[in-house]
Amino acid sequence: QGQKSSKPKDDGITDDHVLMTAAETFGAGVETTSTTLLWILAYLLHHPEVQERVQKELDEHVGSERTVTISDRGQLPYLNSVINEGMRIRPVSPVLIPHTAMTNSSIGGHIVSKGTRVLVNMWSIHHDPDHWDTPDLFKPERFLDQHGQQVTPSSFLPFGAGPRVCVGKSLAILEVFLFLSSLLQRMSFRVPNGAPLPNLQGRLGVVLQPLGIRMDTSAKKVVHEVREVHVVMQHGHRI
Ligand code: HEM
Repeated sequence: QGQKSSKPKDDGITDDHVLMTAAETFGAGVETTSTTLLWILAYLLHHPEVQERVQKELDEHVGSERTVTISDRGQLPYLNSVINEGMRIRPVSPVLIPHTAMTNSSIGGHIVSKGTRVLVNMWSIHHDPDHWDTPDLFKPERFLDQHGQQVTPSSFLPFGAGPRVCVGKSLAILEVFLFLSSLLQRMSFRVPNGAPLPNLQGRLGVVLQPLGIRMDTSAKKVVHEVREVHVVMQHGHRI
């Protein structure tokens, strides 16, 4: 901080660089990952049959005696497809970080001169009917081939692409996988009696967030007692 921080050390890196890099990592890494999870849970409340199929896959390949690990990912194609479909249908960054053309270039026949500010519309890429069948429907199986193996269409770009692709991509994929699989291994989620299904329209702030989710969770494997947890999520705040 202060005067000392702006003085470069031998390698040219100042304390400000270190501070801002740490702050950016948290800023870009926390809200994105947690909101992605919220969207997936919102869609699972709308599609209990999808939740059951994920739990069946987890039961078959992991069971309930041990925790899910990263090495289980390859055995859980349907779960991975649910994550992908959640990120496709509700990308937390529907418009990517602004970029600037470094050279004179063109996109789809349109001239883009050096210095032009370019905004990539990820929402439209993820909802383009030329690339996605019924793009407004939540269909995890679109990420599976006829043998149940995972496929990744080229127009699926939740982390952007190219030199400025999300630097946290690999970490984020593992985080969402571990959180979602661990939750669904132990718990089921449903809308509380009489409560409405979550609104799927969302609100665009720093990221695209669900408007509010009311859900009940219950232990999936009931051994001695049913422990119910009532969770209300409003505008990203968990109560
Ligand atoms: C599901 C979670 C996440 C999603 C959907 C996501 C998505 C994105 C997107 C779309 C971009 C912009 C790419 C572009 O403009 O071309 C981006 C950039 C970035 N992300 Fe993520 N991100 C996630 C998690 C994370 C995590 C966990 C971290 C760090 C630990 C992180 C750090 C960053 C940084 C630093 C940038 C700027 C990269 C640059 O401009 O070179 N993100 N992310």
